[in-house]
Amino acid sequence: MSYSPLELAGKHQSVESCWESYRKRPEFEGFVEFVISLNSLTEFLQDKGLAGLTHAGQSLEQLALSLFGDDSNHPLPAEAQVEISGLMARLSQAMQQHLADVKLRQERRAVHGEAGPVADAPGFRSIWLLSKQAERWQDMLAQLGYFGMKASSHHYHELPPVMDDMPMLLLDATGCELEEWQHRLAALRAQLPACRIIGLSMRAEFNLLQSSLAGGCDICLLEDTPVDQIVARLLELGEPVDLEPFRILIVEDSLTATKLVQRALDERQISTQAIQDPKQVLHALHQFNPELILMDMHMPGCTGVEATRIIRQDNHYLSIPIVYLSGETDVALQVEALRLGGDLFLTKPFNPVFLNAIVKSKVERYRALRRSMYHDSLTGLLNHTSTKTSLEASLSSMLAQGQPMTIAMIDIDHFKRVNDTYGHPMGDQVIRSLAWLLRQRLRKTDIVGRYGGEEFVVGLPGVDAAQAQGILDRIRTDFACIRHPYRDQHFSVSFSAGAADHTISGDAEDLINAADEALYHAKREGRNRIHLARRTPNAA
Ligand SMILES: Nc1nc2c(ncn2[C@@H]2O[C@H](COP(=O)(O)OP(=O)(O)OP(=O)(O)O)[C@@H](O)[C@H]2O)c(=O)[nH]1
Repeated sequence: MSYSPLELAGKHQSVESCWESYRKRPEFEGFVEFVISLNSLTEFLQDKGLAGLTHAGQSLEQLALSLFGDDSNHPLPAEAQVEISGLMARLSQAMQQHLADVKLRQERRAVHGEAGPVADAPGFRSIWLLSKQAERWQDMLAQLGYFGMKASSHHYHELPPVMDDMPMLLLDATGCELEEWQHRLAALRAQLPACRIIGLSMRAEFNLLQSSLAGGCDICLLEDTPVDQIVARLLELGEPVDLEPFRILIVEDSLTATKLVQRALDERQISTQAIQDPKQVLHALHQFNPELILMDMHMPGCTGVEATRIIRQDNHYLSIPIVYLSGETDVALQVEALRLGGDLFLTKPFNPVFLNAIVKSKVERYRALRRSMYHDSLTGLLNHTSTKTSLEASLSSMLAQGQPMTIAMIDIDHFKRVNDTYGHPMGDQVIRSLAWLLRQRLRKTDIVGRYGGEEFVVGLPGVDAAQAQGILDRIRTDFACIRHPYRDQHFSVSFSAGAADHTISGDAEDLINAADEALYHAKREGRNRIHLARRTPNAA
């Protein structure tokens, strides 16, 4: 996950100038601009995982929204303006410090020959543990290392300079009195305003948790959380955020109303398409594949409710969220509209920040629903069917470009024994850990799917069998080193894999079968190894 510091500085600058403009001409219209720019900055900070800055932006946004009102509430009273200016100053200070840190890191990288215009936001490859009892966490740090994290332990007063990635900080509360803990948290928040801070080993005491969350802790993990659950949580936090822009279809006959909606959504870089004629809606759905529809109520030739009913006749569009955005205030009509297929009714004039929040939550839920259709629930990897579809598409694209491609089948060794000895839930945890490892180690463009039980399929576009062997072998070695905790002991597990590349066949199904055959050889040869499928001498 990366972003341009210039883009961040630009968004912050826009908030500052909107506020300055409002102070000079304190009218409602100007306040709306200020809130929209602030919302855009806050969402950007959140998307990029810049935790401390997000807190500062959100406090300011909450205050601004509580004062939003309408024409009659502006100019805001002097004390409200002073309060906003105070939070603006706090945000500016944190922002300046963060941008200075980014600049310093870029200079350091330039010295090391890695100069680039892009700053790394926390992809959480680096984890710093700050603990009075670091030796207690060695096992956890080692496990994180196997999953590709650079996990290290440091003293509070001797933090190293931030080099490549913005680290995630793990703050161990063991042996800290409340006052000392709050002091340390505040100092770290000030020193590293953008980092995510996770409290470790925290007592389940209301005051401690309340002051920690208010003081800048992003997540508090309680003292009885098992190490494997901590590791799982940290790996989840390190998952890349889905940054695909939302696609919204606007069905609205008035060009002015369309422009107002687009202006509110454009600030969030939401991709919109507008149609004036509701009769074009099926065509637009097919072409644009939106993730939410904003529907006007009264349009010539067809009402929004009629258009919605027509959309819902097609099974493909049964779950797409449809939000009415209309001046209609008749509650009976609103209820009717919801009964006939709509999800929500917003009345005009709308608050742009509220509209953004609705769009965001509805689209995220829609995406989660769609993810569950294509992904395996235990591991989050592609499921059997979508793995096959993705492999077929990737292989034909690689062959068309004259590029190699390898497909590998991976199977955990003696997995029945794991279930029988440690129980099914522990078996599930082992499956999950292999899924995480594969995702951490392979590229975004690689295909990783759970094919069944303890069997995985991997597609490596642009990679031939010999290269794939090297890649898979490194993953195999690390997987075998992971110590899975069970009660007060640990156990290890290995996997075997078979791989076949495009020279065997240009058909994905054939390659999967060849890889499966090679996997069978790997098992027969003693397991914990990679076997490559060979071309039969008389094959064309
Ligand atoms: N915990 C858990 N176990 C599963 C899941 N799916 C399948 N299994 C179990 O995985 C085991 C697979 O065992 P086998 O195919 O006999 O082979 P194996 O023990 O892995 O031995 P080799 O593959 O020959 O090394 C079976 O006991 C299944 O019940 C799952 O989702 N979770």
